[in-house]
Amino acid sequence: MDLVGPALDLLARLDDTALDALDRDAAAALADELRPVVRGLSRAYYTDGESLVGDTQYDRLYHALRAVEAAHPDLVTPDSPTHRVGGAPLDAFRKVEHPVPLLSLGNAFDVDDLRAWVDRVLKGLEGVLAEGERPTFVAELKIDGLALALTYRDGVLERAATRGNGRVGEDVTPNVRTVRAIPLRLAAGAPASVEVRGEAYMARSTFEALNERLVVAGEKTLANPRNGAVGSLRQLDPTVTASRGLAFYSYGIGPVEGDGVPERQSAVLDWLQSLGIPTGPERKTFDDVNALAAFCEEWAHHRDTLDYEIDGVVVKVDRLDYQEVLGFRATEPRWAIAFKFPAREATTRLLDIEHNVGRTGVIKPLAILEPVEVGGVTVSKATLHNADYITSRDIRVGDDVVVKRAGDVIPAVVGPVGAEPDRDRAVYEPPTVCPVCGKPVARPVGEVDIRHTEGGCPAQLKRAVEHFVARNAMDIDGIGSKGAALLVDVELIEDLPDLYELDRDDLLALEGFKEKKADKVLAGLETSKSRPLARLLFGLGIRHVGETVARELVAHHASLDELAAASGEDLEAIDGIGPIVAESVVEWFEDEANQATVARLRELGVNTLRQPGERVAVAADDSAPLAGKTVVLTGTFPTLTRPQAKALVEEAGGKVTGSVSKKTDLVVYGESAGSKLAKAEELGVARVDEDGLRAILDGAPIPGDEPPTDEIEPVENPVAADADVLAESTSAGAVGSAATGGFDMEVVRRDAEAGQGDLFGS
Ligand SMILES: NC(=O)c1ccc[n+]([C@@H]2O[C@H](COP(=O)([O-])OP(=O)(O)OC[C@H]3O[C@@H](n4cnc5c(N)ncnc54)[C@H](O)[C@@H]3O)[C@@H](O)[C@H]2O)c1
Repeated sequence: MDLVGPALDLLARLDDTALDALDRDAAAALADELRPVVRGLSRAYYTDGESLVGDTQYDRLYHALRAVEAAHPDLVTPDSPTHRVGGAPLDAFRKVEHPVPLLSLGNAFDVDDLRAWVDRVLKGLEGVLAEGERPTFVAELKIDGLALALTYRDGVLERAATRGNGRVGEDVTPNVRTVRAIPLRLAAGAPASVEVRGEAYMARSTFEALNERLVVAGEKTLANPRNGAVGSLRQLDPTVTASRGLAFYSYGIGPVEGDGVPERQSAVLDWLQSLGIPTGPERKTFDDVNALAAFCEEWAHHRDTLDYEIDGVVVKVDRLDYQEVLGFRATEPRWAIAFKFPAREATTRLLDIEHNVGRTGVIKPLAILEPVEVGGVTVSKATLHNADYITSRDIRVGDDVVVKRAGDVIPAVVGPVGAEPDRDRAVYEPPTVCPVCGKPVARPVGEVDIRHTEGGCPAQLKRAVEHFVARNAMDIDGIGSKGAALLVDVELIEDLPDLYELDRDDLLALEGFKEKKADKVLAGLETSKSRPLARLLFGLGIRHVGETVARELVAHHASLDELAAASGEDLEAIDGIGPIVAESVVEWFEDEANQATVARLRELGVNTLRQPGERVAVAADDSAPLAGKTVVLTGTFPTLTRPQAKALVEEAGGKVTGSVSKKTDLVVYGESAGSKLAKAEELGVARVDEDGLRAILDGAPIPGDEPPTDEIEPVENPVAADADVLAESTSAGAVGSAATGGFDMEVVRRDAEAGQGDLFGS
């Protein structure tokens, strides 16, 4: 039965449905529609580890059913999925009855839900709490894997079972014995018998490596680490489980025989740890609700810093006797709640595959999607990476696909949802000509991308201009992607140096250009002529020459001419420059058209020399711009992804940490920067936005670190042009300007360049 179609259809309709206002007949009809869909999605999720829709999408359907049932209790059926936990155990495994059921958790989707839960806890403990007593809560990360119950008798692992439907699970002992993280024997001091509960999961790095192996072997890849964990544990052959490198962490205990069990959840975890069982490292106790809420929100933003997937924070009442007082409702304890993060995957329809031309002539496939909300952002376009990616996942136009948007990473299509091997939709055919200019394109041997075999594509030129004027390159204000496209379309620009021959009349003739803007562009062009050489080199858009490589090349070559004269061997002698980069640079300078470009730029007054004092130090030595500095990143940056920003800081000798304290030297903020920026202000820590960071990388001092003015020698200050950028960007309230509305296009565009610059990990 197709579940995804009806699920997406229901989701679209739920938008307009006020659930509590439905009359009984409408409610009954809706419940009849929702029930099989929720049941089917839940079966796929628990039994096969397969998410046919995103968690948020599932939660909306589930909660709609719950709301309908709450409004009309007579509609509740005994088999309603709202009254069940997990999925039925598979017949392939021996069934295990859990002596004490493994339950589900209630959800809090925001801080208000969390506070409401805390209020319910306080109410439930009325008469138990002493006068003025605040209960302590322990917050633990909610790792996304699958629940296991491990029974140790006399300290020896006797049995391992999955949660199953909560009451009956599957015996997976032979498989679990192969998981190194799970001890076969507990340390001294173990009680006569204890049931250890926890989550088996697959680390992100293990998952990525496994998928790479599966691609090489021509096998189906796994959708996500959770899918990897479920699939690996429920193998009939334990040697397969053994090869999968699963991990485990415990979050609690079931029945115990014997003494020594502590009286608090936090102490139970310490105790388990002392017995040799791994427990979650990031847990913390709180008696202040604001601090608890801040912890939950903090992790929602930091989940990408971990090597495992978390989908929330579980908050529990710390004292076990209080837990007992609070007890359970239906399928969940009253003493715990899961603060859920927005899901990062959603299912939607792939409407079309378009192709984007990048500045180096790469043609990237781009998914056009039925708009869908993923983690609070509407995504209508997503990257499909390259032809191999599409083919290996057999993604076809018309499929229902999973879209992933993780942290700062570009939205990507993960693959088609469900197994539909017989579908008759057309198989993807990579283009043989450029979709913009019609010139031939081909895939060079040994490369994954399709690219232009000859230059002269207007789309490529637009991207080249856009890249050249970008703030991390020549930083020419007022042009941007729209301006670049206009200038190419009206044929004012056929090559980069043409930019410097634009006059006021040319610009005024362009749509949207008034005098003020034209003058700004002309002033920006003039200023850009004296940019540091590394920026020009990066701006030229040579394949594989990202910002870092450009700085390294300039560190060893004092001018573009010197660089042009360098052989591949000379270049490879530079630390960090490999044969691919060296060959790309040599090839670029050998090309006559490029030589003409360089010559013209020089004639037009653009600096092609390394400037005295130009900050080119790449190795994180003491002279690196951020050597020894502790930097905190917060918010969304206009052009950099979080990993890119981190890489830049680290290359400049800085260390990136997660929270702001007096020891922090610099906070780099973007849009929607929250409490960290406020804290930095409070502590008087230096703050800059992305432009400010770039200025520092170019050699400007960290605000507050400036030497007294009389110590600055003009010659030693090569980035005078950036000083105003820095001043502007550090003024109060100047926050990055990337609008969320433009998000999907903007990030996709960045991806089109991915793999061509060092920052993107090529
Ligand atoms: N995408 C889909 O199609 C689909 C289908 C079904 C369920 N789901 C998702 O699953 C959720 C419900 O599933 P559930 O009942 O398995 O999980 P839950 O969200 O109710 O949480 C309970 C589980 O959390 C895990 N857990 C991780 N860390 C923990 C900790 N520190 N303390 C206690 N438990 C911890 C345990 O495995 C436990 O069994 C839904 O909210 C939904 O998002 C998705």
